[in-house]
Amino acid sequence: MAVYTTLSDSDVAALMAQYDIGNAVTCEGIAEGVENTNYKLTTPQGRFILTLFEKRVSETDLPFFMGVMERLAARRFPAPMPIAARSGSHLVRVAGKPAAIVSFLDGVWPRVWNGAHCAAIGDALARMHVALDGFEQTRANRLSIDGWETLIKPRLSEAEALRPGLAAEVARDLAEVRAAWPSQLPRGAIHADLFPDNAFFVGDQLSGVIDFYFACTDLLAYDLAACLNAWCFDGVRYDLERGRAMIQAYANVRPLSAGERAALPVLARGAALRFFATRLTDWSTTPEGATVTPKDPLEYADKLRFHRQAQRAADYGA
Ligand SMILES: Nc1ncnc2c1ncn2[C@@H]1O[C@H](COP(=O)(O)OP(=O)(O)O)[C@@H](O)[C@H]1O
Ligand SMILES: N[C@@H](CCOP(=O)(O)O)C(=O)O
Repeated sequence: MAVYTTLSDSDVAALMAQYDIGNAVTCEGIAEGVENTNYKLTTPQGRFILTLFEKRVSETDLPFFMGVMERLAARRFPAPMPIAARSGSHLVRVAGKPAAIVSFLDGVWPRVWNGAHCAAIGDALARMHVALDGFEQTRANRLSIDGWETLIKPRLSEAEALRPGLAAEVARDLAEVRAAWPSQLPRGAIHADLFPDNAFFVGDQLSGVIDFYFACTDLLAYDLAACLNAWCFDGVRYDLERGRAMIQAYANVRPLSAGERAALPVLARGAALRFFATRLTDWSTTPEGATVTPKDPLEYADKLRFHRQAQRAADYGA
């Protein structure tokens, strides 16, 4: 459960007084999610999501996240629309935390998924990149190579305790990925965390993409590589059909250059390191009995095993 901050009735009343969307009829904590506190808010004007920013989110980055969502919603991409407070700002404070209210998106995230979902994600990711083309704000990706190293290196002994031999394998991954990391590929604003629990579907149609709180400026093909990791494995096995469906749907909207295709193996290995890094950190720092369940770092250790032996873009379905 991810409700790190409990709001009193007076907190909610003080919050709503800053907006023009009516009083709160209900304000219920949402169990899902791991990073921030989320409440489902109902007012006479409809349903909204109230997010209180916790943990890894830096307050100075919030205008970038709001700008990305605003731009996408304005371009009819199904992202949450930030709601402006009476002050004109999309950001307020509640219970001492920075907070925002965004529009509520219909749909549910798929608990099981297939090639059709992967194609829908490839298509949506490319449309998102196109809609964000020329977006003027930037935010460096703090969870790129230097960030993974900072998180993983002090925790190699914990990795070794999880699986003997893992410390040496991951140290080699870090070195090899750094040496081969491409720098000349197309860049722009990316989502950087488009996992199944951040994609809503109604039936087999994608109805919404949420959780832009890792969004940053980085290689567009890296965003695709993160999605290949998140959506295209069936357990420890990479599912070539799903990979092919996702990459083809992406390229139908935004064609991939030869350089982007060739870089997919190292980008996918790097993306796996990125999620291994935060999971390993959360695994060792989440207190026993906490209300949030940390995600398993070994799932990403298994994915790294695939990436180590993959040689070519064709191994990913490109
Ligand atoms: N705009 C939205 N519309 C509908 N539900 C949302 C929206 N944003 C978040 N949620 C709900 O809150 C949950 C957690 O959101 P998420 O952004 O993934 O949290 P966290 O950043 O803490 O991981 C989602 O699984 C979903 O149920
Ligand atoms: N997608 C990440 C964890 C981030 O959680 P989210 O709830 O903010 O999507 C992972 O799976 O490690």
